[in-house]
Amino acid sequence: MKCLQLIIGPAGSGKSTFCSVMFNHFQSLRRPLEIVNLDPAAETFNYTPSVDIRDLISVDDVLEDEDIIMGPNGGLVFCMEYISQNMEWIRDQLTDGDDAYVIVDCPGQIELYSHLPIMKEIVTTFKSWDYNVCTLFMIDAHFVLEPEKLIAGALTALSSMVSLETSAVNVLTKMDQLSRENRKEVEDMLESDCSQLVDGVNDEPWNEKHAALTRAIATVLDDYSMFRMVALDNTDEESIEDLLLMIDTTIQYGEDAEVHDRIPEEVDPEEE
Ligand SMILES: Nc1nc2c(ncn2[C@@H]2O[C@H](COP(=O)(O)OP(=O)(O)OP(=O)(O)O)[C@@H](O)[C@H]2O)c(=O)[nH]1
Repeated sequence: MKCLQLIIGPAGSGKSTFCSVMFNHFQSLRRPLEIVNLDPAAETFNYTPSVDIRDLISVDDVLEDEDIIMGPNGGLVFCMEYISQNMEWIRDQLTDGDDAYVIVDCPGQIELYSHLPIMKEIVTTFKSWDYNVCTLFMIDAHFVLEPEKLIAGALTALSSMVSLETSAVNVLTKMDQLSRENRKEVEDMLESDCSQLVDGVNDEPWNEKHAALTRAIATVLDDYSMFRMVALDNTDEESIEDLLLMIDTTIQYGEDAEVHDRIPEEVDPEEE
């Protein structure tokens, strides 16, 4: 089965770091993996890509071109449109075998997923080559410690999910940076449902309608088992393996896949 992880999420959420963690993990298992850098504005990353889109087109190329007058955001959209029209360039560099496992490191600009058709077109092309696509939406774990931020992050992830129409897993990154107390909060959050979480939102009379809207959104998230959220500790091999298993299950069973939320036990340095 050909698998493809599409790594998306806001700037700085940990997409490239996640790809380098996967690169090292697959290497340690001697398991073949191809990583595609699909970000034409990428500066540096710590993995060796099998395909680097900057060899085809980069935002710098576009900004330096005197015939194209665009700012950085327009330049990125221009590049992504060019890529979506030249997908064969990517395919020519992939092994494209029956067991190919590909990870695609994407740009962070949310408009590419929420209301422009470009990423959907790119995904459709990968699907037409028989790749089973799972979108991984990276969310910085620091941003889900407050109900309002959780809802904001979830809505952004949801809009990408709805527009891309693939299996999806939302990954909480940077777990290793959280204090013990905050890790526990995230753990509780993953174990409870969203409606319970937003019970604490401010519902002073002046804010009553906003609180009601927040609760309604939380109910929607709870009602759709398609909305999966998992915490990943990059420093823990078991956590990485659990996520890979979840991705495989999600690809195979889609909406019916069982969710295995898991936060690795923190090791007490004194017990080591
Ligand atoms: N400690 C820790 N740092 C992380 C983790 N993930 C990302 N970071 C750090 O967060 C910063 C941003 O990470 P990136 O992987 O570059 O984020 P990105 O989403 O690829 O960012 P853009 O390319 O700008 O869209 C870097 O300084 C990373 O080292 C993590 O799991 N743990």
